[in-house]
Amino acid sequence: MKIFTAEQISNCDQYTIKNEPVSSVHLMERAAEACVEWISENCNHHRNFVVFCGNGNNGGDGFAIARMLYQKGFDIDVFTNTKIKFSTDAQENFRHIKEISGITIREFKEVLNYRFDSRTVIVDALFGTGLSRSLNGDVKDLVEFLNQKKNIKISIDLPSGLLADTVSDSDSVVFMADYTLSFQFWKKSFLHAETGKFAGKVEILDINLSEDFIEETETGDFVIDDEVIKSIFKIRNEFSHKGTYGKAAIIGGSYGKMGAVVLSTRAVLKAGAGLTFTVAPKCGYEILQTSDPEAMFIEGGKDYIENFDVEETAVCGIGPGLGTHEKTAKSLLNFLKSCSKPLILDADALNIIAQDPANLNLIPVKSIITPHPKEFERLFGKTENSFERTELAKNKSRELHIYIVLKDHHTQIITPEGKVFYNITGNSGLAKGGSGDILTGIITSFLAQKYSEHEAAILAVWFHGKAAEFASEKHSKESMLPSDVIKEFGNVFSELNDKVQKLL
Ligand SMILES: NC(=O)C1=CN([C@@H]2O[C@H](COP(=O)(O)OP(=O)(O)OC[C@H]3O[C@@H](n4cnc5c(N)ncnc54)[C@H](O)[C@@H]3O)[C@@H](O)[C@H]2O)[C@@H](O)CC1
Ligand SMILES: [K+]
Repeated sequence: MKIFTAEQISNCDQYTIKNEPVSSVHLMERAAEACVEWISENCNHHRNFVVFCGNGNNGGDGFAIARMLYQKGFDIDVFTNTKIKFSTDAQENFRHIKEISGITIREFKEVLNYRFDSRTVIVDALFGTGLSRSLNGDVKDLVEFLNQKKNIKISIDLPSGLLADTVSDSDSVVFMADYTLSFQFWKKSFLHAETGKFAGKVEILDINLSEDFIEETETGDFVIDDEVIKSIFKIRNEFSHKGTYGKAAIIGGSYGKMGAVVLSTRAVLKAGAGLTFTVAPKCGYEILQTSDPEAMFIEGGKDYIENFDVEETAVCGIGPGLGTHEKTAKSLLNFLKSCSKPLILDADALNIIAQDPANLNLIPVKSIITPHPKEFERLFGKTENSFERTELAKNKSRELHIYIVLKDHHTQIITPEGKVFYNITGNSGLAKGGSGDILTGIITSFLAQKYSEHEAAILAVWFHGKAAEFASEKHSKESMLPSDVIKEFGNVFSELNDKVQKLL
């Protein structure tokens, strides 16, 4: 799914209005209907809603939602500011709601005397994509006041105070939503840590904006949705042999960090590679042969790796548990100098490279590197916030012609063309040592199976998150282990096969 800026979204609204054609107030009706349908389906314990409406079209949505919820039998109160001029469509919906005697309309300042029942849901329709600056004055006080309430909070389109495309000043006040019902598109600010925390759980509601506009309008930012995944995943060919699915090698491990290669190798195996090797120090021989008997062991040193050479045709994932021993570092850098095929570089491989900025140029083009924010910082330097980090990653991907998998809650895959793909699978159960080793294994496995670098990185990140979702259902986010995530790979493949299977 394409991610558009607030300006592009507004253009998309206007294009839809002109070309569908549909009146703008009717489009607002459609948006409100989508919200009301979601609320009716999902809200089983609450009958009272208090809706806060601004003066623009987001407020117009709020008035329409209030009216429709009332017609469905919910108890509704509305707060607004009648002293400021409404937009045309908000005015029209304000007029409708005034005619309903069962809905009381109050001024914002009356909120201080309002009795919030614990079962009342607060709906925020103050500002949406039209917000151009931080909240101030009365509306800022109102949002601060509402944020202190323990009630469930739903934002319409965007939490008020949040900008769609960028980070606000750190002292800005933003409505703290439990749920955000957003129209048609993911907004970039939902996907970054500093801003996404205000949106709670995001639901994207289809309001049938123009497909032609969406198709024709260029963007560099995407969300990895089902369509992206379906276009990448290939069903396993029945007329195949182990050679069809490639050779993969995990290179890593050192004394005390052998678990990382065990997990990484197991992930390669369970993600479907044809032949799997592990290059690890001798001290890991028994551990690896016992834990992952399907993989072949290649001795790369005694207590740490000194030799990175594996079969020419194997796809190499380097770094899990590798350590940064001086001799390991030296031989990794020598290996990089002589290597021209794309590699997957993670963890200590990145820490070794980060020791000297000149090493960055040794990374073979089209390689996939998988830094977490700290590793990214060591490699490329500090940034003010995660939006700037993504921009820096775009520059570096272009400059070095590599793929950067920037690991985060919404991991981003940044391509050498400067495109950014945001992942929306996964959960905080992955915030544990070992999760990254698994991801390296999956990417290595998919690349060995002849997915392109672009495809392997996107599919693997999505796949890893999906497996984590299955694992957390069984074990909880707290208790699930990276090895539980690997055990769910089979379920993820079943889901993938179901998605692309031609049904009779
Ligand atoms: N026809 C359309 O264009 C549709 C728009 N929709 C809704 O319309 C919203 C966008 O509406 P608008 O463009 O009217 O904008 P908003 O309703 O987000 O409000 C912006 C209004 O507030 C003012 N403003 C901006 N920042 C402010 C601040 N910090 N303090 C005080 N006032 C401020 C602006 O001058 C403008 O009048 C979307 O988020 C969505 O909810 C939906 O109804 C779908 C269809
Ligand atoms: K809002």
